[in-house]
Amino acid sequence: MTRQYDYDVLYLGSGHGTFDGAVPLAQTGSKVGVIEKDMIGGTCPNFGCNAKIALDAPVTLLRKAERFDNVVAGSLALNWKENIAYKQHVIEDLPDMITGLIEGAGIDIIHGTGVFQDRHTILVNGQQKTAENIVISTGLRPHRLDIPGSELAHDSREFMNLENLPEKIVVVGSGYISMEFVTMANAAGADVTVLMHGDSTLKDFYQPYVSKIIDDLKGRGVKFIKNANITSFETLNGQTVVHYGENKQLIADWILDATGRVPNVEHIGLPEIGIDYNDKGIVVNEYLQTNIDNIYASGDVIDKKQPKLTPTAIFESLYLSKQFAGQSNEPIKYPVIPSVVFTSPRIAKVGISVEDAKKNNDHIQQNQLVDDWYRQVNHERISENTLIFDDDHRLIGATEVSEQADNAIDTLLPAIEFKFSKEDVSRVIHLFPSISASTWGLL
Ligand SMILES: Cc1cc2nc3c(=O)[nH]c(=O)nc-3n(C[C@H](O)[C@H](O)[C@H](O)COP(=O)(O)OP(=O)(O)OC[C@H]3O[C@@H](n4cnc5c(N)ncnc54)[C@H](O)[C@@H]3O)c2cc1C
Ligand SMILES: NC(=O)c1ccc[n+]([C@@H]2O[C@H](COP(=O)([O-])OP(=O)(O)OC[C@H]3O[C@@H](n4cnc5c(N)ncnc54)[C@H](O)[C@@H]3O)[C@@H](O)[C@H]2O)c1
Repeated sequence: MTRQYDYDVLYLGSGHGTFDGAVPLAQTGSKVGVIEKDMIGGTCPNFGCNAKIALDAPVTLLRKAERFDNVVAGSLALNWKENIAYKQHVIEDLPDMITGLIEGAGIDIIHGTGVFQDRHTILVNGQQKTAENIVISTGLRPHRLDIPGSELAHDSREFMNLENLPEKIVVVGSGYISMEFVTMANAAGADVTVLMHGDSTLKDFYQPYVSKIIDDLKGRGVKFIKNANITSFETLNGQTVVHYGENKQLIADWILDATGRVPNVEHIGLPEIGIDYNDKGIVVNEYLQTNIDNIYASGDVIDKKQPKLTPTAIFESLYLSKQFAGQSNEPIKYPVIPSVVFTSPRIAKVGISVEDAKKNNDHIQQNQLVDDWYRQVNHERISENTLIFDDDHRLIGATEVSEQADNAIDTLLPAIEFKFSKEDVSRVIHLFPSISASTWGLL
């Protein structure tokens, strides 16, 4: 039988919202195509998670050595240039590796910018590519301030490719990217000023714990200016000047615009073919289907309440692959999704927030961990968590600020997702000593 279309499924974008699902789908015999205008693998491997965590590793080491200053002799310093070079070494094979995975499954990669022509057709490089089903997986891009001189500011991708660390860095915004990059730049010796939109940082995280991170950064010389109201950037006598507030100004060698990320929904023909979208992304139903029933969306580009993170994108692309392969016709059911900000100490959370727990009269257990013997092994100076339980003592939420908050929260996920009872909890044996054993012991 001849196919009516070039592909059974055609994906627009090649990030985690695409390839984690496209590969197993192609392995079931479906004819799959992927269109990508930039680097294969998208944001996470090339200029997101993998790149960032490679740069963070020596920062963690520096901070650990600092905490052991009476035990580990000599002072350490971070070599920025070498760190950037090593990060590049760690990630540079990832696009080829992902290309190998994709092509190895028999998928066509089409390099170019795709634009919808109709519900079954995408125009790329002047050629029409047709498919029975199409998945929009175009991700997010950095938001840019709409002020005079905005072109003088840079984004996170440029930051991670800076060969030399600028002396004076101004960071606009105080969300995930801002706080992670401020931590790195400060540890490497830059003079960093954060210009905040309002008066809170990391506003979706438990504020008493966020304050501990901010106070620590302030102690290390980072300056935070609340309600900065930036009006313009300009170049004056070879320097960049940031104008803010009522006639105030700052001199910067480099500006990071970390004011959020916006969905790639423009210039891909969505209004022309009538797909619903808004400034948060593409509107989908519980099958990740748009209002045009053979067109779906996956990953960060979806307008959703779940966190726009790599594991969410992977979960969605795998979900769609099962739908297309006829292995499931269930609506998507998201598991609990944790989030972490890779500052030092880190802050991480999952499930019900402390604020909601207070409103719901859930059981709140606050643990000061600085005196815990296992945390003392690492000389942790800021180490605290809050666990939230329902009336049957099943864990429903957790948040932690500590050097190991990411691993501690990760350890707790099965207890929340599978609603472990006290008895189930006692059936799990962790390695000892370990962060898992230490954290599980709190349940
Ligand atoms: C600095 C930074 C750090 C991050 N750190 C973490 C972290 O630690 N942990 C975590 O879980 N998440 C992190 N994230 C978020 C994570 O990177 C994203 O959630 C994830 O990459 C989303 O995958 P995606 O496939 O939806 O989008 P993307 O990976 O952005 O892929 C979309 C792709 O579509 C392509 N595209 C767009 N339009 C077109 C078009 N018209 N034609 C062809 N191709 C097109 C783009 O070029 C891109 O490659 C970070 C993000 C950033 C920016
Ligand atoms: N560790 C991680 O998992 C991780 C790390 C980095 C990024 N990410 C992902 O990337 C997304 C984007 O991160 P982000 O830091 O760009 O966004 P964000 O939404 O976390 O932070 C944006 C910041 O910019 C501020 N802002 C907005 N408009 C402004 C304006 N006009 N002037 C000044 N400030 C303004 C906001 O108040 C906020 O502080 C995150 O939501 C997350 O999904 C995840």
